Amino acid sequence: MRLDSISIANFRNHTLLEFEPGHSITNIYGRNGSGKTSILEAIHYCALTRGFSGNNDREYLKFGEELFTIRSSFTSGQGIATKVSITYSPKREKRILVNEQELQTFSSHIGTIPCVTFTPREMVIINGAPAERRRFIDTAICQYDRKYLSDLLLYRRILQQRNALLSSEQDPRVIDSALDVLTDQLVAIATEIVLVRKRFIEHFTSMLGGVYQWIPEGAEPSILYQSSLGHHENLYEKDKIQQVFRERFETLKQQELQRRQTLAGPHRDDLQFYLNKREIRKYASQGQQRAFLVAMKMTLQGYLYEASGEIPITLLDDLFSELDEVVSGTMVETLATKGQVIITSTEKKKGKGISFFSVDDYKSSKEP
Ligand SMILES: Nc1ncnc2c1ncn2[C@@H]1O[C@H](COP(=O)(O)OP(=O)(O)OP(=O)(O)O)[C@@H](O)[C@H]1O
Repeated sequence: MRLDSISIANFRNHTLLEFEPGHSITNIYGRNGSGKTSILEAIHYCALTRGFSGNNDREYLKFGEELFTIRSSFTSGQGIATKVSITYSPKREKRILVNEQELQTFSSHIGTIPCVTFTPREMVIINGAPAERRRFIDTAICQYDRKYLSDLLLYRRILQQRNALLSSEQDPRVIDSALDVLTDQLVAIATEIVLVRKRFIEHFTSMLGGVYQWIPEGAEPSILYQSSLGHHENLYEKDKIQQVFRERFETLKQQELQRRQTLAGPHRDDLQFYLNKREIRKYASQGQQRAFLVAMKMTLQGYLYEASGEIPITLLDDLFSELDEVVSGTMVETLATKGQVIITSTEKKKGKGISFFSVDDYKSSKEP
């Protein structure tokens, strides 16, 4: 997939900006706060219907303005053009048009434009809360598996209903029978989600081992899917997973009624990352943790290509200031042989075949 052009208006600090990246590496450079990350955020919006920092739409609207717009065109590996147009105003909320057709559900667009980001703030995937790792795995799978995305949405709905029931003040007998029904529904969908995640991690980890070889360490990476089912890592049969889930909910029933929330399921699962069988969060250096994240993202690029047949667009936000030259140099070379890479930095990057875009020059050329 390739971004041909993007035009953004009233988006973060940009009043109006037009950007046409090259086909391989493009370096967006400019001073701190000039709006480099904002351009990547806008591209991410077009691919995944939201920015990558997890902010609300409203926070992307330029201060004092009423509406932001993003218009972009992409070309797939097979030459098919996709135009994405997004508008947001607090009054009318967000609207997304793909090839002039308004999307009824934003989720239907996920996967059309595969995209992988590398940003320093994503270190939280390694050392932050479990929700960050769940977000990583879910965003990855949703980009090539539509059923998984709809299962996730359905799971969230059932979970909300189940939590509402657990907190309700109804007659305990009414709660009890309704709980059985919701638990059955939850178990069925939770099993699907856990299975897809486990299969993803299994294949992803084997690919990660290959990618990891260029990191000058010779270390062996591994990832463990830590399920709230307990020690059943090697369980892959649907019936057995369902059975373990049911038993778990049976055991947890009194606790769930007391705490008024669902205490098992994929919404509580986590990933553990290891280097040479030692948990990264506890034992690896900052540099090793960063290199691990980079290797994971590079693996994801290859994984999404394999799964979707489309090379993802890669967005690198100022990562190099924090990586040593061997890792960052190899990474850009490797990624650029595979597709379009857009990198931000404060200094103009050195290297062959790079296209450049200076945010500062662009802005001063547009000022009256
Ligand atoms: N809603 C908004 N309206 C106007 N300006 C905003 C809004 N949100 C953020 N900004 C400002 O936009 C500017 C650009 O931010 P951005 O993160 O894109 O810069 P950057 O060039 O990537 O900076 P750095 O090199 O420091 O990472 C910042 O000064 C930020 O404070």
